[in-house]
Amino acid sequence: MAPQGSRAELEFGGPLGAAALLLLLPATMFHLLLVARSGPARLLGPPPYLPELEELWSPWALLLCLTWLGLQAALYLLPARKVAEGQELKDKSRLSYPINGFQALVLTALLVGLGVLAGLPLSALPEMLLPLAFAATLIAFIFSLLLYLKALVAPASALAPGGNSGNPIYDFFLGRELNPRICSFDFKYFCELRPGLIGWVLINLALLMQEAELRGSPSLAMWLVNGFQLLYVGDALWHEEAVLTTMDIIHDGFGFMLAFGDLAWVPFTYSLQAQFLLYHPEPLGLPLASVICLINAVGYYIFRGANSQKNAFRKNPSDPRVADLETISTATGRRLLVSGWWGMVRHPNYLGDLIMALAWSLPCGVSHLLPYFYLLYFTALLVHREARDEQQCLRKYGLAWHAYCRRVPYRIVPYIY
Ligand SMILES: NC(=O)C1=CN([C@@H]2O[C@H](COP(=O)(O)OP(=O)(O)OC[C@H]3O[C@@H](n4cnc5c(N)ncnc54)[C@H](OP(=O)(O)O)[C@@H]3O)[C@@H](O)[C@H]2O)C=CC1
Ligand SMILES: CC(C)CCC[C@@H](C)[C@H]1CC=C2C3=C(CC[C@@]21C)[C@@]1(C)CC[C@H](O)C[C@@H]1CC3
Repeated sequence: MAPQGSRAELEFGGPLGAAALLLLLPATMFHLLLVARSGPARLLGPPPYLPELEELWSPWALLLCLTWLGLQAALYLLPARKVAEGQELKDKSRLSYPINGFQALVLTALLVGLGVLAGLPLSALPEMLLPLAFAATLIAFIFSLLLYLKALVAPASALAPGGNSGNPIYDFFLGRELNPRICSFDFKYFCELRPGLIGWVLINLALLMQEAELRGSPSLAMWLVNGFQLLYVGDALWHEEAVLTTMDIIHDGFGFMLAFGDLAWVPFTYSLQAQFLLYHPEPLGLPLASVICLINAVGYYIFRGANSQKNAFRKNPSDPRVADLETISTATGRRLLVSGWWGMVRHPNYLGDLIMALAWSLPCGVSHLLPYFYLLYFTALLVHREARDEQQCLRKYGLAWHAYCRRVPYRIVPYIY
């Protein structure tokens, strides 16, 4: 079969960039895990030591990861309060997706709560982070390989616009098939929102419990980090349907980048602040804690306001919440908002997300750069994502997109960028 989209522009630095990222992403994750538990906690220094294979490999960790995936898959298959339709595909069909992510979060919390009451040693989890991250990375590699093989027999109409260059490393990294499924089980949609995001808050909780065991009670800084990130994950699952319009679902294939990102990178690096706090307690007074809460609230207000405004508008432009907003027409028949949040900058939701990222790091103090890794990485990710989205919008909307850019000149931060 001729590779689809072989003339499409290569992203992420082409095959060389993809090969480098294949090694760099897992290496960075292990570096962060090792540095977070070391005394100096120096983000930019060498790792404190190179772990032996025995410290990384544990069949129990692999079993635990597989059990976790099995549990989340079972919760995904439970009856959903709603079944949503995805965007129209190349062959004009639409796929169905269960909307039961929040239900999965609540049921997981209940099961974990019962488990803890019955003696499940959740606070032992932080000691297992290295072998768990290793097992998750292994699963992501094998899973991506299976997805790559599955795409070899998929019809051309099922392939993603990128990720089909013909170069095996590049295609393995980006992912060839757009919506790999077995029957109605959608692997990309499942991975994007369930095991990694819920795993992230579970790891945070285990770190909080271990801190309580070590120091008598969890610190205020640990409470804040847990609370803010639980709000973020709860919000994502509550508004699960919105993920169906993201470029990950509509445009990107499912390959190593998303499989590793969803299954390993999110739970083990997004929990970095809580990991840091366990090994580097940070005293935090109420006045500073209140300021940090305010920063998170402002970030969340912008993030949620912007996302909800766009979602409401895309669902029904005459919705009374958005009907008064100014718009411009495009040749596709879809309109673009040019007032409200989307008239302030072209990605107000990214701005809110970045403000929240700052609030998640501040409880860890300012003596180390390590807890700010998420903010730095996330800024790079969103700047790159914004550029990718811009290219896609330019292709979709042409002249109308230029008009929008003239009307709203700043991308993420008003008057700065
Ligand atoms: N924590 C994390 O690691 C990550 C978090 N995120 C968050 O996920 C959320 C979703 O992000 P993402 O998928 O990147 O992108 P967006 O939700 O910003 O969606 C971009 C799309 O919105 C539509 N759009 C753009 N401008 C307008 C306008 N003026 N009026 C109406 N529609 C417009 C276009 O699609 P169309 O016109 O086709 O509708 C465009 O392609 C964000 O809040 C982001 O911060 C994202 C990545 C990683
Ligand atoms: C490993 C690489 C560096 C890149 C990995 C990227 C992924 C971690 C992210 C790609 C898009 C994501 C989205 C979210 C989480 C991170 C990933 C999977 C959200 C689910 C986070 C919560 C938001 O409310 C919605 C996001 C959609 C995109």
